[in-house]
Amino acid sequence: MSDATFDYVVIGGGTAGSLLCNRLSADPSKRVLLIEAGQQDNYHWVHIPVGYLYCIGNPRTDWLYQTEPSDGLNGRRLRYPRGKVLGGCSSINGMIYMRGQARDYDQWAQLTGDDAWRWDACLPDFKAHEQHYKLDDTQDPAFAALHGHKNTGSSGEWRVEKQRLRWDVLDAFAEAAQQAGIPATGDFNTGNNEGVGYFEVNQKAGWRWNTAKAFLRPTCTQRPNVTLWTQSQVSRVLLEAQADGSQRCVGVEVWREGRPVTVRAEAEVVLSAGSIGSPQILQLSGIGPADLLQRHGITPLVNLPGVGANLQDHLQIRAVFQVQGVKTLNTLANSLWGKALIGLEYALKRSGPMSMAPSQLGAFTRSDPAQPHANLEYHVQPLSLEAFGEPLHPFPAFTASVCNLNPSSRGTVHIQSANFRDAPAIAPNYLSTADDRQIAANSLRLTRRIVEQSALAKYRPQEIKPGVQYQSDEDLARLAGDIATTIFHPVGTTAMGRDGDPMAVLDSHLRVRDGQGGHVAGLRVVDAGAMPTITSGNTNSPTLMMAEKAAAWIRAGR
Ligand SMILES: Cc1cc2nc3c(=O)[nH]c(=O)nc-3n(C[C@H](O)[C@H](O)[C@H](O)COP(=O)(O)OP(=O)(O)OC[C@H]3O[C@@H](n4cnc5c(N)ncnc54)[C@H](O)[C@@H]3O)c2cc1C
Repeated sequence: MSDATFDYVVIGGGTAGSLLCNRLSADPSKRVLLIEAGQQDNYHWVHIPVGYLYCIGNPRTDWLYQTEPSDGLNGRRLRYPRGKVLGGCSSINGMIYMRGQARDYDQWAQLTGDDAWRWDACLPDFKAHEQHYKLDDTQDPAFAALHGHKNTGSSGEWRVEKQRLRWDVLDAFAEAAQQAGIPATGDFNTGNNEGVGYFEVNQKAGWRWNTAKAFLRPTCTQRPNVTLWTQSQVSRVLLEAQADGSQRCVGVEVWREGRPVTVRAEAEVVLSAGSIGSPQILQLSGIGPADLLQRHGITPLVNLPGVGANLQDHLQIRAVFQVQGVKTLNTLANSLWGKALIGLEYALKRSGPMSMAPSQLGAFTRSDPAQPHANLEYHVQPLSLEAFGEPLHPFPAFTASVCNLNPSSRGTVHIQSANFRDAPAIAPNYLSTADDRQIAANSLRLTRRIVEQSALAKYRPQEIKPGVQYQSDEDLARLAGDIATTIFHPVGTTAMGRDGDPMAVLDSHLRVRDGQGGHVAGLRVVDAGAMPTITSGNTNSPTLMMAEKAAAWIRAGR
């Protein structure tokens, strides 16, 4: 017996789930239920940009996961934040707007055998919801063609703005990067993001712009056909064997106010619980690697070895440089006077460090000239600390964090018990390939080369981490393991792929495969986990693009 019936049930009110709820409920004849485990996003630190510092590691907004110890990180575990709040990770993330590189999507088309994933076919889905500040007053036809909403301006829901502050030390880094051969760029979102410049951000007038504001309020909340359940955790999806032996997903079991409730979905269940939550729910439901499920006493209904495999993430290697004669956040935020000024600037102008995305300056470049594409991303910050959650250093410094955009290391997300309340084991296996270790060493060398340029000389940068005494490839790769951490981009754990690929969890329309050449009717996964390979950049807006595409397929029943 079910407690309620809907047409669509969307699990997870995060990045993908918020957009899907909006698009699926645009048809007033369809009843849509959106289920979110976290609370509403009515928490001040979600909205003040610098609040990510207080949302990460906070049970109000974070699932508080940790990774398994990683050999590549010299045995360290990492905190692994995931948004547990309406808006999901878009409520706690770094707000950087980044599409990635055209070749990422062309590769997806190749891996899935479906041209719908080519860059030129994805561009309309990026544009469908983008609202770019550069198109507010002017109509630059070339820019509008790349960024405009259906080429008639920029009227989507996903606001993209210029940052509201700059720093001398970051301007000097940008100039040094150019002296080291990285060209300046004013737009990272053309399909080729090689270059250095300030990132654009998902903010509106100095406030964070998360997907709950963009896609749920006010549109969805005013639609009578939308039901939103927060603080409700899905424990499993429900499968029913059909007369022909195939499986159909007919609903979900969800825990509300301490008791299980069964909900029926007449059309589809869409899993958008993210790259950790979605494989966990599939495994708990009997969909995943048969041996893993059996180990935890779960009857395998669909043997899909790829569920929870193929975990990819960007590992940021955080080199720190002490500087002299220039302002950084360390010195400002470490004095009472400085803190007061910061507060005042935000209160009066919605600018200054409280409006700050964690990383302001970005660069995309190659770890060595033989690389065919930009394979590194820099996030440069006018601050430094020992680790996230710890205080800023007491001396002026900047951090030049660099990550390998296309790592070959692969990890896993596996349940540790049949209890849905137990966190899964997250093992990213960072730096587990020779290639990734070599790129780590080369990227630290490149960081040094940029910092040695004359544009930064006036601030006398001095390498604090990893330390100039380390020079060999082996030392640098090992030290990278000491100073690196996640940049929060797990993807790939429910990857789409071609027919016949035994590790493909989804077909190219994101329908869950049945392990026998068909698919489980009524069940898709639409979130960052569906990416077969990680994009060459930050992963939030690519996830929205995927959700935009999937919504059209779901509505068309394709
Ligand atoms: C700290 C941080 C910084 C980042 N910075 C950036 C950045 O600057 N730019 C960028 O592009 N990307 C960034 N990212 C990555 C980006 O935000 C994510 O890739 C993207 O939000 C993933 O979207 P999603 O829909 O897959 O998952 P999520 O947004 O994580 O949504 C999943 C939702 O499902 C809910 N859920 C999970 N399990 C259940 C369950 N069992 N029942 C009910 N609900 C459930 C979760 O609570 C969550 O709300 C960052 C991420 C983090 C964490």
